[in-house]
Amino acid sequence: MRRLTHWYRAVINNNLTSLSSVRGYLSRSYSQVQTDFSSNRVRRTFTDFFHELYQHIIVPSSPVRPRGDPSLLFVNAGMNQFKPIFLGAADPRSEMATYRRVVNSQKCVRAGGKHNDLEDVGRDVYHHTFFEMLGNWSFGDYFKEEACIMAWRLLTEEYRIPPERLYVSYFAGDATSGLPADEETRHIWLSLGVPSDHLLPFGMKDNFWEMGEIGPCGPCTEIHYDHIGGRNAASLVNADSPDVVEIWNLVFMQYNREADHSLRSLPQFSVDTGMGLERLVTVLQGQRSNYDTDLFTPLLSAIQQRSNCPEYRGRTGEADVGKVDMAYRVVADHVRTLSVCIADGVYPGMSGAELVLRRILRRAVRFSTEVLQAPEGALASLVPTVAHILVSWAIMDIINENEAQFLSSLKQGRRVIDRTLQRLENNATLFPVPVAWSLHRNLGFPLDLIGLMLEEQGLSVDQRALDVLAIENENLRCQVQTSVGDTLVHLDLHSLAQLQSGEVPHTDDSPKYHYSLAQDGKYVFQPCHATVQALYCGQTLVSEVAGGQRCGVVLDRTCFYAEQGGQSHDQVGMVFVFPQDVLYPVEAVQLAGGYVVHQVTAAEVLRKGDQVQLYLDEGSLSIPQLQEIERSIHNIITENNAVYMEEVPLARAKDIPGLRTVDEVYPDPVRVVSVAVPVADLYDSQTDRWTSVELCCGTHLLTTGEIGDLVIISERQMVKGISRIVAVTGDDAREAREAGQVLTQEVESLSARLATVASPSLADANRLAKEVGILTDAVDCTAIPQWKRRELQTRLKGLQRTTNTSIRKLETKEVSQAHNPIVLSNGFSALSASDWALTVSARLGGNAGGSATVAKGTGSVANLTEALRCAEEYAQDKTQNGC
Ligand SMILES: Nc1ncnc2c1ncn2[C@@H]1O[C@H](COP(=O)(O)OP(=O)(O)OP(=O)(O)O)[C@@H](O)[C@H]1O
Repeated sequence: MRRLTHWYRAVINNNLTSLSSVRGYLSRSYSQVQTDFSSNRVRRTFTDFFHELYQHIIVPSSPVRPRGDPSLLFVNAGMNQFKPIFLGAADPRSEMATYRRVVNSQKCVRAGGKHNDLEDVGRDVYHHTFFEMLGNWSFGDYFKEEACIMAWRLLTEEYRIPPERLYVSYFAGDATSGLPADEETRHIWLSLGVPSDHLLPFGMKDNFWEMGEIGPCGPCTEIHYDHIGGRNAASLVNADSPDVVEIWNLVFMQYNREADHSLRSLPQFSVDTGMGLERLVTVLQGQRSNYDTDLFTPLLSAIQQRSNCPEYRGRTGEADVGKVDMAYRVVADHVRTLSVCIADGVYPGMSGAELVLRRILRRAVRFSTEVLQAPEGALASLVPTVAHILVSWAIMDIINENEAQFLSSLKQGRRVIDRTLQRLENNATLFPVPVAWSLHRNLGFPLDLIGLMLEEQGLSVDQRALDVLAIENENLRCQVQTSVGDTLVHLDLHSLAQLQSGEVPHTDDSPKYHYSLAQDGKYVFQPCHATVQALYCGQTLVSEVAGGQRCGVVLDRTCFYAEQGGQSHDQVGMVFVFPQDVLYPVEAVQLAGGYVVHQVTAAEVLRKGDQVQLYLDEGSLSIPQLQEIERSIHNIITENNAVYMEEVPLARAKDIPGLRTVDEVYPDPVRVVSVAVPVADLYDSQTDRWTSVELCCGTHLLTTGEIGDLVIISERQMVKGISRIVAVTGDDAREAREAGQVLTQEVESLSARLATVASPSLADANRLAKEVGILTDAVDCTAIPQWKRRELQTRLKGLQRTTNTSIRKLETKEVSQAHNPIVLSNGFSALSASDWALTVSARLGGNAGGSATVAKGTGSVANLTEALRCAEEYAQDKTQNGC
């Protein structure tokens, strides 16, 4: 992917050069920069520096959609993909487990969750929702001294940044946590020549990095750059000044934050650094704003050509009258984020990362059409400029479709705002909260966008009241969504080290492939016998767990598929059974450091050494049963029955036949709630009654018709024969139905595509498998009718198996071809694709890699004819002279 990124950036930059000459847009200093530090060269210099001088392995950027990390909406730092290493959870069979020194440029999105810079985007000139983070890592290899030396050498010698413009912060210590100041780092910087008045101590907030509530952490040291120079700017460090900006953060992981909040020394120390490419390019191209570098100027120019407003002038704050320049920045930033996210499989949608992307799209549409006066379609038309080689009509279609959907809401909302404004007093400064909330809730306006639109009119809205409404709304959502991710049992690195030192063998998960296709088209899975090797509560190894306790179970072998390789873990219906037939429904299956962890809530005491049998259970509610439940509830809604409520003496209430009670002390008199049948009629056991009657002091609807609609969105077997279902009603039910339809269409179009690719290449098969994985995630996580989810999951599982099988076959074929080179008709061996690509790319100043049969290369395509000629020459030479 990184190669692809280089390649498309190379193409973009070539286009820019021609654009600049035709339109005379770019200034002289830019062409000067092209020969000095183009963004491409800056990125390349970084990776080459660590790779060539310090033997770091170059690792490609991971996609912005995090896999297997429910704590993240988007990848927001270079370290995300290496988290398993920091947690000691890397699969020992994986390449990752061998990493000691690594360098990369990671695509990051900070627009939601813990890291959210959305508010700053457009207002300032150095925060983006999407940016690239350059980073180098040491996993138990070098530490503070080497990391500082490398960073200083790169900045001052390779990039030739004047040292006097740099300021360095270090950890000042924290008495409450019992942490001393990081004097070691201070001395290292002094020895490198950083003057003491450029070395600044800061506390926990700025200079102590933590992965989360628990996990690896440690002091950090940050490098800041003064854009002005010729002064001492120490007081502006960490002061939100656009003139003195943090460029690089070096984190030294030496502690682990334990569950009791104490700090424990890590078994091995690591280094994790991150430097924003956009900010570095700004420094190196002698600019003050990221938007004035070659990463943005062509995009701003493209925006101007499509809009009806003066060119971008880089103004901020009060000087930016009409917020035109801010709109330019927002649109440029957001279209980059949209393009990258969509290319990585995050589409605008209704929850989680998808919802964030939808919000970003809507902000961009609003600024593009209302402030920049650009026509409909302008936004998507910028995509080719963002990433020429990734031009995808699919991306443009999605943006266009979302834009069309939102434009009518935008117009409607604009009318609502205008009408409300007319009704407000002349000197009013507050916009009514209910109207703002209805814009958000009913027309899909992001709350921050409403704030911005009102700000332009000199008004504001009670943000706290809106936040309260949003939280209430979110809580409601959460209640109906079973969030497995929040409750997972994670193996931390201490637990893993403990397992390894206790010589518990890694889980044999080969039985996961023991399945066959029966004649009725259903998959048949073989049951698997296993022994409990280890048990976890939270992160603590225990020898037994009591009934009702949630725990992690490590077995010697398993037939359950753990989340990996683009496929999510097997879903509900996986069950452990004791010989005594006690069921342990498995809620999630995860892979950590070669161990498969089954998350279960123990039905009875479970002990290390217990024998269990595992099988994929088909015993939950069937799809027709789920549909039947929904149908009978719809009938009740349609009948619009009255709901009767009456207080009656407790003893009398107990005479009601079929009354539902729970194990609770009820007051006397007690409140009886009955649907459709008046309370007085309930005592008659002859009444043919089938509706609900219960003791309840809660508030209720007065008629069943007010429910409007109902969709069951999840269902879980609690014990054999009893399932718990969760449903949504009203508008949420309608949305769930719509989301179900959209996902069905996507699954259908994907299976149609799979069916049409007769003999896919390995790359095709991998891509399709990835798409199946992404779609599976969406089907698992989106609120849709549960029966539909089950249908789609079954179809996707079939698709996943098809793609996995073809990948396995193609890989085997590739390996055998690599060992038995094809013999050409002239008697010579076939060319190695990777050698061929390397030769051509080297001539074009790029790099290449791949296998004997498939390879990809990068390079500057200044002269495509020359590139083709070089490729042909090589081939001719090889076939004429033999390989
Ligand atoms: N939103 C962003 N846009 C562009 N670059 C960023 C952004 N956030 C961080 N960076 C870059 O990534 C580097 C490492 O990230 P880190 O999390 O340490 O930044 P940060 O402390 O959040 O930065 P800031 O305080 O300036 O927002 C920063 O030094 C900066 O160069």
